[in-house]
Formats: sequence, structure tokens, C-alpha cells
Amino acid sequence: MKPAARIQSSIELVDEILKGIKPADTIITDYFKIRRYAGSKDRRAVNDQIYNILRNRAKLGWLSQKTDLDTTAENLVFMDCVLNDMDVNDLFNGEQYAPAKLTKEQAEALPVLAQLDLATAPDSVRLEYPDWMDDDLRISLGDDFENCLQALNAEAPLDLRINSLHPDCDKAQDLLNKQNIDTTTTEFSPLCLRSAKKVKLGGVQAYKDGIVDIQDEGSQLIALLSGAKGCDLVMDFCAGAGGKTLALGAEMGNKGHLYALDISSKRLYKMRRRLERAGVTNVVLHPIQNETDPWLKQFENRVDRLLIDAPCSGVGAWRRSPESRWKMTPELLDDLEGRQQRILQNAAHLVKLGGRMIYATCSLLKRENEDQIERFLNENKNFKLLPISQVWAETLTTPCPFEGDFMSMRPDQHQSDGFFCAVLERL
Ligand SMILES: C[S@@+](CC[C@H](N)C(=O)[O-])C[C@H]1O[C@@H](n2cnc3c(N)ncnc32)[C@H](O)[C@@H]1O
Repeated sequence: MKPAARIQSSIELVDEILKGIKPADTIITDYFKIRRYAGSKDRRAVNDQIYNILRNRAKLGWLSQKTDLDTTAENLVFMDCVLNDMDVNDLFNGEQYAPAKLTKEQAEALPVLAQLDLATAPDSVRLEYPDWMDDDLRISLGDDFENCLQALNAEAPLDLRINSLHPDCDKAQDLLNKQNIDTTTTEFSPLCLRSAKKVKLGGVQAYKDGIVDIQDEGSQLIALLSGAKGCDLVMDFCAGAGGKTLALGAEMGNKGHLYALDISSKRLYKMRRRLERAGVTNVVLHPIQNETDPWLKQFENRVDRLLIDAPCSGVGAWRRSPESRWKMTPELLDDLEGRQQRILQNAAHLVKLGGRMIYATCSLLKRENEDQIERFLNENKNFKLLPISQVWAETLTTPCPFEGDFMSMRPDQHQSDGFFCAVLERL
């Protein structure tokens, strides 16, 4: 593809992504599936530009206000090209497969764009977060506010979890290496291999054979801290498509019973193929209506480990889906907070005496994390919070980086996505 044709592809894709119907990566994959003429370099160039635009949405919005350009796909791509010193007069040339010639407004914007200094933009623009989250983010991130938000807007590495159930698990890194996938081990999860480069895993044998699966290091740690090893009855209450269920099943060595529940049967049943590939056989998939589903009654006071990987704002995963930050609203966040409270409150009775409830989110907001635990403990004197260093020492061999009660993984400090975890024991 000629450079101008790549720009035209970016415009078409951004236009589709702005509709907000499907996730960006799905839209990009589908787009290139039917455009076989695009080579891997073309795809990479377009992909990089799209993600650059998604990571700089607030900045491009601010520039569009200053230049009186509407935030259409054409204008966003145009401004991205200008910011990256591309020759827009050459690229926007109106030829076949290329973008239309520069409009009068775009041409007039060029000298204005050259003068604008993004460093003078408000924090929410510079650091790419919704303005309404300003107080919550400052309260939650404290002195790390700037560093953490910058890290949340950077490209994420690919984290893989070694499947300890597989007989070749010790060879995982070598097997990946043989397919030219360089990985490093990480500091906290003994099962994590990290690749700095994006890799399409579909054709990778170690992935197809279930020796590794995709899982961020922070998410791996939550499964390990759950301490499911040796337990008879473990429940993954918000199992989704099974990221943590797979890891819990491996920890249990396929012994005992692992119930994976979710209100979305569609998401839950997506797990089947992953379970098969990983050779996890002790899982029962069960969709529930909600946290008060009568089916749950049979498990009252019986569960050894109850993992609540609660629905949340996903702030900690912003670097993986940069566009998600603009989909959250104050109303949605209030609603999520209510749901988190209800799930904690209604599922807690399932835990047996001496059993543990593990509450986790991929959020960094205090109101979804520490505040939820504080509220729950105030209302439920039959639970106590275990210091995370104690739980870590029981379940992991790596040094615990946390001194307080909670695990709080952050991209700026631990190079993982943002994850929170608290472990409570039933008294
Ligand atoms: C953070 S996601 C789970 C991710 C998953 N555990 C993983 O590791 O891949 C939260 C899940 O909670 C589910 N959920 C929301 N409300 C729920 C409820 N009341 N009871 C059970 N699951 C619920 C959502 O459908 C969603 O799949």
C-alpha cells in the first residue's frame, strides 16, 4: 500500500471505531481480513496510527477546539499526521485510494497547530482521562497521579501465564523462543513470561498446545493469592471468559470442584475452548441470574475460596483498551459501585468458617477498592482482613512488594496492568 492509502485506511477505521459499537481491535482485525492485499508492514503502520489516535483522543479533541475543526475521523487522522511531522499536503492528495485533498479548514488549521503547545493543556487533556474523574483519580493515586496516568496511556507488553498443568510447562520459554518470541520472566508471578513485542498467538504452537495463555501478571497474582491449591470447593463468582478460572484450575491441579459463575452465559461459555486447550477438567460452568440466584443456596457456608473479580470501571486496564476510558460515565461508575457492594454482601454467606473471600478489581479507584472493603468489614464482623504480605508469603515464593493490607499493582510501579486485591477470612 502507498503511504496515502494507509492514511485512508486509518480514516475508515477511525470512523468505524468512533461509532463505539465494537472494540477497536475487533474492527481492525475484521477490516484487514477482507483486504488481503495489505502486507504486514501496512497493517502495523495503520494499527500504530489508530492506537496513537486512541491514546491521544483528549489531546486531539483539545486541538480541534483550538482550530475549529470538527472531531471527524478525517480531522483526527489529519491532526495525528501533523503532530507526527508527516507531509499532509502530499498524503491528502485526492488520488485513488488516498484521502481527499485538504479542506480549506484543514489548510487554515496548519499554522495554528504549529503554534499550539500541548504542555499548556489542562491535566485531563495532557494525561488523557475524563475530566469528571479528576477528583477520584487524584484521591486514589496521590503522589503517583502523573506517573501512573502516563503509564496507563503507554503501550502494554504481552503477558503470558505458563500453564503448570502441562507436562512441557518447564520448556515454555524455550518453545516460544524457537518461534522467535523473546520473553523475559517477571518479578512477581513465577508463572509469567513477558514479550515486549505484540505477537499474534494464533499460529504459536506453545499457545495452541495450551502450554501458555494470555494473562496479565497482576491477574495471575490474584489467582495465586486466592490460595486455591489443595482446596475442595472454589468458586469464581464473576468468571467472565475465564482468565482467572483457568489459573485457579491449574493451581488446584484439576482436583476438587471449581465453579465458574457469571451473569453472562455468552461470556462464560466462551471459556469452554480455553479450558479444553489448557487441559483444565475440574470446572463447572454455571450462569446465574444475579448474586441472589436461589441456586446458590446449596453452597451456603461451604466454599473454601470465593473469588469475586468484580465488574468495575477498568481504569487499571486503560493501556490495553485506550478507548474504554471515554465510555465510562459518572452514572455507570455509581452503578458499578452499587453492584460491587451487592455482590460482596450477597455472596459472602457462601464462604465456610475459616474460608476466604478474595475481592479483586482491575480498577485503581479507591471507591471501588479500599472503600468497598472498609464498608463490607464495617457491616460484617464475621470477616477479617488478612494482611497481603501474610497471604503472599503463604501462596508465592517471590518477595511481596506491598506493606499494607492490599495488593495494588500499578503500571508505573510494577509494569503490570492496574489490579487491586484484598483477602478476607471468614470467622
Ligand atoms: C472483571 S469481569 C471478570 C473477568 C474474569 N474474571 C477474568 O479473569 O477474565 C467481571 C464479570 O462480572 C460479571 N458480573 C457482573 N455482575 C455480576 C453478578 N451480579 N454476578 C456474577 N457476575 C457478574 C460480568 O458479566 C463480567 O463477566
